[in-house]
Amino acid sequence: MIEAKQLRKTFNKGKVVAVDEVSFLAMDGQITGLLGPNGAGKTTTMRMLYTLLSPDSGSMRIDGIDPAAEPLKVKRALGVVPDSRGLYDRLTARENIRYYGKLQGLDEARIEERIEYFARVLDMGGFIDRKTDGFSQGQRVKVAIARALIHDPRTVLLDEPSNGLDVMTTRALRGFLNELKREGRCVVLSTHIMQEVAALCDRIVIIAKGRVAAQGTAQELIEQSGQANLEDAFVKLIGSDEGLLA
Ligand SMILES: Nc1ncnc2c1ncn2[C@@H]1O[C@H](COP(=O)(O)OP(=O)(O)OP(=O)(O)O)[C@@H](O)[C@H]1O
Repeated sequence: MIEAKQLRKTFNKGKVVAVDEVSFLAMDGQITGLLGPNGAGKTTTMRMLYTLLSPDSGSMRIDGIDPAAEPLKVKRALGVVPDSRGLYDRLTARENIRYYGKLQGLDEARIEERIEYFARVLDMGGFIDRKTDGFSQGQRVKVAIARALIHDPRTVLLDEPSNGLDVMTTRALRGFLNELKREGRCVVLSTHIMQEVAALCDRIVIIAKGRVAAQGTAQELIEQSGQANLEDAFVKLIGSDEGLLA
């Protein structure tokens, strides 16, 4: 479970307020979506959760652990698929994943077992032993996911996971995220695509201009906004449709 309380992050000596008093809960066994237009503060929020950035103020707990106090413990509890997929291009997909397994302290037998698992469920058999230089977006995302989840973390953060993916790969990714949910994991993803949250997310946290504009289930958001459907609810709640429509 993730608890974020009044997180705030500014840049450029306080001139850019990227995240302003953001609070939300993301539960185990659910997919929570951070939805907002470009520049809303989603990536900055995610980066604070996975300890790449420290908040100016506010607090968070991941399975009760404070990342500021115990960053290494949090890193072990989390699987992170960041916005830049950053693979080592001179290594094969398998070697990229194996390297992360070693960083997580897994033994070789366990690493190979996990790689075989991901090659099967993410359909990577055709390219697992190819160098990642020249990989398509979809292939890169699959390697990034396998790498992030090699140590079987309970909480999974994905920043814009379906960016650049075609329809078939997006569908496969959704199936995989639903499987993580069924296993009882806490899955949090950020996106600016409302169809994505409508199809996948149990709870939606709408972020606009660094603040939480609304949060709840799709049905609750529709009721809060007094609109007839989710799309109109989003537009009403953030006060604009700029950057939101895919
Ligand atoms: N390192 C930084 N230095 C200065 N400004 C930053 C930095 N990182 C983020 N920002 C600013 O903070 C705001 C929020 O950015 P962020 O990347 O969190 O948004 P986002 O919701 O993830 O957007 P997108 O959908 O475009 O990725 C933006 O105005 C951005 O320019």
